[in-house]
Amino acid sequence: MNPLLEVTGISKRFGPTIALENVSLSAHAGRVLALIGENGAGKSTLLKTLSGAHRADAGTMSLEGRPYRPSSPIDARDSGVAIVYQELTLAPDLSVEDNVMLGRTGTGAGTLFRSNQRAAVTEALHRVGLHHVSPKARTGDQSVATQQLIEVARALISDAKIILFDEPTSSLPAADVDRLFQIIDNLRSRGLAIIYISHFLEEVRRVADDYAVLRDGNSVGSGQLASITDDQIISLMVGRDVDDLFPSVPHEIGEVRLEVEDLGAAPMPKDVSLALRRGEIFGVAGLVGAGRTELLRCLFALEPTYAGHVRLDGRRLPHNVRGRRKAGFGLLSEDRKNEGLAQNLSIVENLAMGNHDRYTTAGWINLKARLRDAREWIKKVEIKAQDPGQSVSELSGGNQQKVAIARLLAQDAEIYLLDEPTKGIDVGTKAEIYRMMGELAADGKTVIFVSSYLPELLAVCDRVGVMTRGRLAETRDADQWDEEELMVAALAAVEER
Ligand SMILES: Nc1ncnc2c1ncn2[C@@H]1O[C@H](COP(=O)(O)OP(=O)(O)OP(=O)(O)O)[C@@H](O)[C@H]1O
Repeated sequence: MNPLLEVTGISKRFGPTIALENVSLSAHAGRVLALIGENGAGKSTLLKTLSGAHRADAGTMSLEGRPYRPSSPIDARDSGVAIVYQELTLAPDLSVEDNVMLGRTGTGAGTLFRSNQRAAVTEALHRVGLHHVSPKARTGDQSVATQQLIEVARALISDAKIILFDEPTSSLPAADVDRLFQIIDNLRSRGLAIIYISHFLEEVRRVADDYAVLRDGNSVGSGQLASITDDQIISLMVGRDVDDLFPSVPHEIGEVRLEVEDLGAAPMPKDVSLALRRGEIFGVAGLVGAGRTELLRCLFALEPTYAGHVRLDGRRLPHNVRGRRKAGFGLLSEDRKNEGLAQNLSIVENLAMGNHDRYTTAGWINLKARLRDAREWIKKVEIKAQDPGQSVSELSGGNQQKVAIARLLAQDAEIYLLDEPTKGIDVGTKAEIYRMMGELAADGKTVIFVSSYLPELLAVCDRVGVMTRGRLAETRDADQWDEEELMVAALAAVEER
């Protein structure tokens, strides 16, 4: 069968960075193609080129056998190629209907008459399972998952033949991930082609038929998923065998260091008590909205609490961020775009932030030391960048996350509060982060590890607790849980409602 979309020899540079080099791939009607690769391999750049946000420097594309060279995202959409980003691009204050119709109100063959518009929007919403969402509702009031499906509805109303998904599940609760997969199954059975970026091989196996692997901007392999093993995919991505996806570093658990007593904040957490030990990695599972992020933010004193105390080594800590920092608390925020990193500053400047004392003597900044340390971190966590002076905004999503992690590790804390540290990170680097967490524990640090990816919680943590509706419902040693039990525990209180 002829491919619906064919890409041949595409190259794209950003200044000195070669993001794509001679990349070829094809997408077929009625099939889902998974686009796989390490952080910075060029996946998003390729999707942006297909969707008209970037212009390729070289190479050709064809859609249904005809030359395809979109001049803008709207042009691409008019040709039948739509993209759904991980970060939502809808206008929150507009109605659902206005967002679905965005960019389609001009004149031309695809224009819908106003009178037909409502019916068409309603039909598109139904096709993505949003029967309960009114076209007149305010978009910003909808959940992240619903907004993502509104983006899919927007693609459908413009008669998309191909929908591109850039890591669509990274901000979704598990139940919504399932729903998204069903919608994708449905789109495939209606003959659309889907291209899907994911860092989760389990997801790729569930949702995709074919794969294409990029490494350092080059196509290094493609074919049907049924004919390749996970290990083979990983070696294609990384360029070598990765023996252990969950490396564990032996660490000894010592005396109680962090004590949390009946911590309460509005609306959450509620009555959380904890005693964590030196050298312990404590995992926190739970659904999105269960209060895990709020717990970490209260422990770091970023949010006001109405009850409870936090003690470190028996000493009660004041409830303010400075005090927590001074006591040795370090937080990796889940929201790295708004809270984690200064997007327009360089990697060096971001890494030095929070460590000013180390580089300042009598008001002078030791630029040499700053640069030397930055180089070391870039190497250690394998940040893919042109040089340490490059602006963080120019890095791929996963590499930005690595800068945020390196900055926290550089702070040399005692209590590490990590909120989804591996979100958007490729499998090889995930393994490296698990190893570093193990090393922190071996060094006597205490780590709280919030994650929605259960395999990593079970493999890396000493104990895992489950949060439901703001409460820490149940805690067990990690080897006393399996994934299903964790899911059941996370869902239990929700079903009680
Ligand atoms: N606007 C830009 N300016 C400069 N360099 C860029 C820009 N956009 C991307 N790059 C570079 O192009 C390369 C590929 O980035 P891209 O975002 O496509 O990677 P990716 O495979 O999607 O990574 P991730 O899994 O981390 O999202 C990276 O080296 C990145 O730093």
